[in-house]
Amino acid sequence: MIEVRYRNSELVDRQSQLFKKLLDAHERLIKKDFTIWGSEASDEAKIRMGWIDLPTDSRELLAQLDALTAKFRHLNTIVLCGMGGSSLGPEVIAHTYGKELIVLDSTDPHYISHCLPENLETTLVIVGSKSGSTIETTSQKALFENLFEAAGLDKTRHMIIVTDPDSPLDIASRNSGFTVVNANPNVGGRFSVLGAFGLLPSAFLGIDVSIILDSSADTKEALIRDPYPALLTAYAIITGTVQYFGITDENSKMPGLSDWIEQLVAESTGKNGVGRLPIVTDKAGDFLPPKTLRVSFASDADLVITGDLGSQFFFWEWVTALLGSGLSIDPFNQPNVQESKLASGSLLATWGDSVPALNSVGTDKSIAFFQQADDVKSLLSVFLNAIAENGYLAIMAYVDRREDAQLMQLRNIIAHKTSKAVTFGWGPRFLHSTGQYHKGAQANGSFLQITAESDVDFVIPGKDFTFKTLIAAQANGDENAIASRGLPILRLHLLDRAKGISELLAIAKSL
Ligand SMILES: O=P(O)(O)OC[C@H]1O[C@H](O)[C@H](O)[C@@H](O)[C@@H]1O
Repeated sequence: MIEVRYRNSELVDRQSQLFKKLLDAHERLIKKDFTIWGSEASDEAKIRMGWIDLPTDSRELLAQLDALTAKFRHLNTIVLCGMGGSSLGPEVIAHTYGKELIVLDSTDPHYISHCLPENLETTLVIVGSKSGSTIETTSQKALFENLFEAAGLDKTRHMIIVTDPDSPLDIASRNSGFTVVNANPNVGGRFSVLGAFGLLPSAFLGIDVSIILDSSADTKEALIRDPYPALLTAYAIITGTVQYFGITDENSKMPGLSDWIEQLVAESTGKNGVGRLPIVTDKAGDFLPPKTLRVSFASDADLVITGDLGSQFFFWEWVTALLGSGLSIDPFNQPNVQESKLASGSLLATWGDSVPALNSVGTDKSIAFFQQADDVKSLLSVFLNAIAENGYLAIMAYVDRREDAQLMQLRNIIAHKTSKAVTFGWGPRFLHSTGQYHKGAQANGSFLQITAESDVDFVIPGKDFTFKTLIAAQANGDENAIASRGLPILRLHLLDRAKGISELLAIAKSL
């Protein structure tokens, strides 16, 4: 069950147009009225309302999950390949229940190398992709198919596919003899955690997913009886900030929930020049610009939302649908995610099988840069000083979120130095989360892109490029998409990852 405490609840005007609009959206949401978000949005909304019934509809999956986990019970190392909604949900479930799930949601060869279990004989790989055409996921699937074959193992006995019926992945996988579980096609990717995408990997970790479904169903019933907690949350996020809100997992015992919410809210609302950008911080007290609305699940904050994981999932999906109405945007599309995909696709077509020369303008110890400057410090200083008055900085790090994790310190350091909102994302993971927001919402972002050399690489079977080339094209493609909007972007390239990261942190501290 969910409880909401809002520090400024006395400011909530129940007679306001906004409050009435949210209440109206809530009542229509109960009836699955797909016209809530206007006529332009209704075609897509019509086929995206299935999430509302997942708390009960997904019970139908339970027998199938029992049968599958029994069939594959000899496999105890679980790898999940998937991006955005297809992996952020299962990842927070695994962390919350203290289970080990290897989440491959990157194309960085260093990160990939950590996701390849030593003992393939006892490994099960779950491939989750709603569309069945996401390049990261299809490439990861091809990599594992090849690895199982090379190890003399039957890949169809070590891999399970979750996808929409009739997606390219569904058709190809069934033709090759894989076990395929179809998801509900009337549920969008970021609203899918209570369906097969979230529940199947969790069931393989030995988690009793019926508990998650029960609490989400209870929360749905409670919201229907009393909409106030959801209305209050949506109202606070719309009126308590014009753009950013801080969010932290601290003390929640649900590590990764903020990342899941970041994707849900940023990708759903960040379009048409409006939106709300969740700034995920480690700790409730981490630096955010003064007066930023702070949200938490347990720590002291302006808006505290308590409740177990299943309740949080359903609650935030409901709130996001209300935010769409309150902000007058379509919460179910992601028009600008496609843009970066197309840009990287066309680079891959021209590059062939190798990354083009760096063409850097200069090098400062282990960091190469691409604009005229004496060194990285002066370049960074000028760049950060030029962040728009109420603007933000997005750090986009195309490196290894495990081995290079200390790079995340850059968020706090730069936030302190600049007093601006600073968000951190791992590439290409963030392209399926805040990536939509950066290109579609308020155009006041500045972008620090960090790429790196890689001394390992993996072939992508069936493609004429490798993962090293793919991640370079993704970074470059997104850089082009951002630059084409006239938004400031600074790229730094680490020639040596470990050294480059400590040099960069030291430079940021010295500013
Ligand atoms: O599950 P897939 O089709 O591979 O998509 C993965 C992700 O891609 C995009 O970013 C969508 O906007 C997300 O909602 C989705 O979760």
